[in-house]
Order: sequence, then structure tokens, then C-alpha cells
Amino acid sequence: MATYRVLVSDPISEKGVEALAAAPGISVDVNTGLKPEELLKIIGDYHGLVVRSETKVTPEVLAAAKNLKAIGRAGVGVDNIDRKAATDHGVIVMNTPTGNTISTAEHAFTLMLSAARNIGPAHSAVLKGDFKAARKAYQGIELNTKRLAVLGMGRIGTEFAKRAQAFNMTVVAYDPFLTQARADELKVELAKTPDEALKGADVVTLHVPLTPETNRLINADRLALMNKGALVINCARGGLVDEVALKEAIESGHIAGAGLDVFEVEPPPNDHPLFTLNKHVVYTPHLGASTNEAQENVGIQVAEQLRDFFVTGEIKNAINMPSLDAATRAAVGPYLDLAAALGKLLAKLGPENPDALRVSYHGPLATKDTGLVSRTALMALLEASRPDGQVNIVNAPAIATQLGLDVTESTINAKTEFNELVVVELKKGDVRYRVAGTLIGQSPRIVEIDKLYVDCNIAGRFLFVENDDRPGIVGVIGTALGNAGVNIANMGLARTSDRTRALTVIEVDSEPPASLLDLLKSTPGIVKVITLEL
Ligand SMILES: NC(=O)c1ccc[n+]([C@@H]2O[C@H](COP(=O)([O-])OP(=O)(O)OC[C@H]3O[C@@H](n4cnc5c(N)ncnc54)[C@H](O)[C@@H]3O)[C@@H](O)[C@H]2O)c1
Ligand SMILES: O=C(O)CC[C@@H](O)C(=O)O
Repeated sequence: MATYRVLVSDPISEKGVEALAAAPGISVDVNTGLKPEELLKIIGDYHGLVVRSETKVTPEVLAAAKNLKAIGRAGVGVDNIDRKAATDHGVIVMNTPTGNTISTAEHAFTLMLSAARNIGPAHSAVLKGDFKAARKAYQGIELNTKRLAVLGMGRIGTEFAKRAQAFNMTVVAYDPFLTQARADELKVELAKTPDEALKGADVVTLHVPLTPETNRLINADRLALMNKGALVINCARGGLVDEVALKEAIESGHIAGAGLDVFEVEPPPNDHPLFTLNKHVVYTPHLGASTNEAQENVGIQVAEQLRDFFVTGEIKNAINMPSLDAATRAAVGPYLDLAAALGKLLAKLGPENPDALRVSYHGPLATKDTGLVSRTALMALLEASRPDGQVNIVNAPAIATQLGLDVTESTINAKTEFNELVVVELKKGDVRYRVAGTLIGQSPRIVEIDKLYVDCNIAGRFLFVENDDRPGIVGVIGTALGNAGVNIANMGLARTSDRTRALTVIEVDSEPPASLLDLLKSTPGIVKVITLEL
């Protein structure tokens, strides 16, 4: 059994490490706090990497990670992992989206309460002996009946909103994926834009991922839309808030204060502009997910996901490719093998430098999740012209885009002679070349090559001979193979209905020598001879 080496480069729970180390064929090294240059030196030895947010998985790290197959993020945000570089290098990135939801929502809620009631500065004042002065200085804000804007109504935003409703706050939410029906179910007002949510809000809480679109989501103009004396809570990502604009809005008195768990640069510098403020502010060092419960959840989840990926091929919570659970993997397994054979066949028989690949599904298969089947056909097509290991299931679509190969998938309701059919077609200008296969029982078969009906195994050594449909050709081929000592395992004949073209598909037991191929190619009536190992 292959041994996969996994590096855990940020601290995760002991139970997670144990779960991973106990899996067959997996060995684990825990090596946290590595400097970037140290990580670069060792990453080439590993097949799997487990991180939290400290390890930065940069394009340089991915370029050095020659054996890396999967990265597991023990947490939600994957902004510390260069997703494009991972995909280009064919590395699956998985996160553990649910394990820290409650802890983070609770932490964000704590920040709101603490900012409203000056818990941080008041606590420090008590320790400094300023008890009496602090009683005067730290008048709080009541949250009851206040208007809360939630930006990002996903897992954490929803949990925050529920808690705010228990505090009798009115909740308005903005999220491009929030439907009116879901908003009604959650009893929140649905805002159509962030501005609409912020207008007249007393508190805003952020629960969106950091992306180019959400960078500085909260800026000076948006702060100005909020009510005077409002609070800003950020337990998502630092870059979501323009920190300078926030400081100015607090100093001007328009915004009362902020509760921040995250900063644009982490750790923030000691002279960070927001650190001079001392009312209605509370800062924590990215602690949203730091509870025993959350860390155990994400540590175990990430370990199980990596283990299942290496041991059974199951893909869960991947952010750069479709998921594939064990049951679906088993159900589509034979089609994956079929798709790989069809892709390989097309690479050999179809037009060179094609501009489009189309994968279509007929019959009940069309109702299944076929994303991975199509990817497999594409991968096999691309693999044929690239050295081993350059193309895989993760980076195949990105490579196709680089090549200008348009890949489409469709389902077709038209009846065929087969209960189910997978058709893979390669197009170059007006030239189209298609191959198709089906499952007979659980056994994948190739049933069509360029509109000729065949019945061919998906594994083995083959000789494809295109010839004129006239007497004697099969005899010539058989004699030539016999003379060359190449045994025929299987043979099938197909021809067009107008008898202009015929195809002889021969499964052979050994590699046909070049002299045999030359002889066949020079035989009158034989148009094309191709060998292929599927
Ligand atoms: N402080 C911490 O320790 C900590 C812990 C966990 C998560 N996080 C952060 O919290 C974020 C949210 O986590 P989650 O589990 O709720 O994720 P989620 O995917 O369940 O929710 C994110 C929501 O944001 C929405 N969204 C995307 N772009 C948006 C936009 N421009 N405006 C409004 N909404 C938008 C999405 O539709 C989605 O519903 C994560 O991306 C992560 O960065 C921080
Ligand atoms: O690992 C952590 O503690 C932070 C996790 C958090 O930022 C996340 O996005 O899940």
C-alpha cells in the first residue's frame, strides 16, 4: 500500500492528529511555526498538508510541493491558501466549514456586547485602580430594539442573527444568496444592497469571506449611512473594513466604536491607529474559532477528510472541485473508468489541437452528478499529450482554459439503442469526432467510434484499422498479425451503412512491432492503422 506523508504545519487538536495517524498508509509529521523558507525546503516530501490560518500557502510553496495532492484547512477561510496556484498545480483544497460556526458566532456576539458596554477598557481601568473614574467614563449602549445589519447571512451570520433576535434586536440582512423565503423563515428583513442594510443601522456585523469584491466592504461612505453612535463588529476577516476610515468615523463621533477579532495585517503593529481609542472598543487576536469544541471539531473533520481522500478517494468540502462522497464514488466509479478510456481514445483518434470537447449523457445517467465523469474524460484527453503527473482531475479545467479548449457538458433525452450512453466529442472547426460507451451490467464498453458501432473493452492493447469495405482485408490483417507472432484476443468489425468505410478493432496480447504496422499501412485498401493501450 502506498504511504502518504502528511505535514500538519499549524496547531490542530491532538484528536485530529491521532485520527490521521491511525489511518492505514498515512504517516503524519507535526511541525508548526515553520518560517516560509523552512516550509519551502520540506514541502516537497509531503502528499498532504494541514493548516489553520498561520501557514501561508503561496504560489512558491505550491511550486515546491511536487508531491502534494491535498491541503486541508482546519477552519473556514481559505484566504491564506493561493487557490488558483493550488488548482493549477492540481492540488485539492478542502476546508471544514461547519466545525467552528457556533464558536465564531458566540465570539462575534461577545464582541458586540463588550463594545456596547466597554468591557475591555473598563476591565483595564479596574486593574489600574481607576474604579471610580471608570464608573463615570464607561456609559454603555443598550442593544434592546436596536437595528442590526448582518452582512453575509451564511452559517455564522445566521447564528449571530438568531442570538440578536433573542436580545430583541431588529435584524436586516444582506447576502446575494439570501432568498426572500429564507429571510422570512429567519424573520429578518432582506436588504437588496449592503447600503440598504446599513442605512439606519445601529450595529453592523460582518460574516462574509474576504475576496476582491468584499475587500473594504465597510468604507467611509458606508459608515456614514449608519446611525450616529453605531458599532462595527468584525469577526470575519481584517481586509473587510477600511481601518483608517473606521478610526476617523469613531474620532468624529459618528461611529461609537468597534469590536474586532481580525485585522488587515496580523499580527497588527503596536502603533495601529485604532489602538489609541479607548471607548466602546474591544480587540481580540483572531480568537473566533479558539474554543476546545471548535478546535476539536475542525481538527477531527480535517483529519477525516484527508484520510478519506487518501484511503477511499472521497472528496468532501473541496473548494476547487466537485465533492464526491463514498456512495457517489462507488456509483459513478465504472463511468469514471469509461470516461478515461473515451478521453484517451479521442486523444489518439480525434483531431489535433481541437477547439471544443463536449461530453453528453443519455438515459438515467443524465440525472446523476456527472461533473467528475466529464472531468475524467477531459483529464484523459489532456494527459495523452503531457508528461506523467502534469494533468490531474483538479487542474484539468484550468489547463483546458489555458489551451482555449471549450469544454461543455450536456444531457440528452433522445432515445439510443443503449439504456445509458456517454458520448465524448472533439471538435476542430467543422471536423467532429465522437466516441461513445455504455455499461453492460457493471462492465464499461466502448460502443461507438466515429459513428461506427463496435463492442470493445476499455482496457488492453488495441489495433484500430480503418479500411475499405471489400473482401480479403480481414484475412490480410489476420495473416500479418500471425506472421508477426501477435496473438488476437478479440476482434470486431464495423462499417457504415453505405459501405464506404469499415473499422476493424483488434485487441492483441502483445505490442505490435513497427514492421507489422508498416506492412499494414502499405496494404492496398487499408487507410489508417493506429495502436493504443487503454
Ligand atoms: N474570526 C475567526 O476566527 C473566524 C472563524 C470562522 C470563520 N471566519 C470568517 O467568517 C467568514 C464567514 O464564515 P461562514 O462559515 O459563515 O461562511 P459561509 O460561507 O457560511 O457564509 C458566508 C456568506 O457570505 C455571503 N457573501 C459572499 N459575498 C458576499 C457579499 N459581497 N456581501 C454579502 N454577503 C456575501 C455568502 O453568500 C455566504 O452566505 C469566513 O469566510 C471566514 O473568513 C472567521
Ligand atoms: O484557525 C483559526 O483559529 C482561525 C479560523 C478562522 O479564521 C476560519 O476562517 O475558520
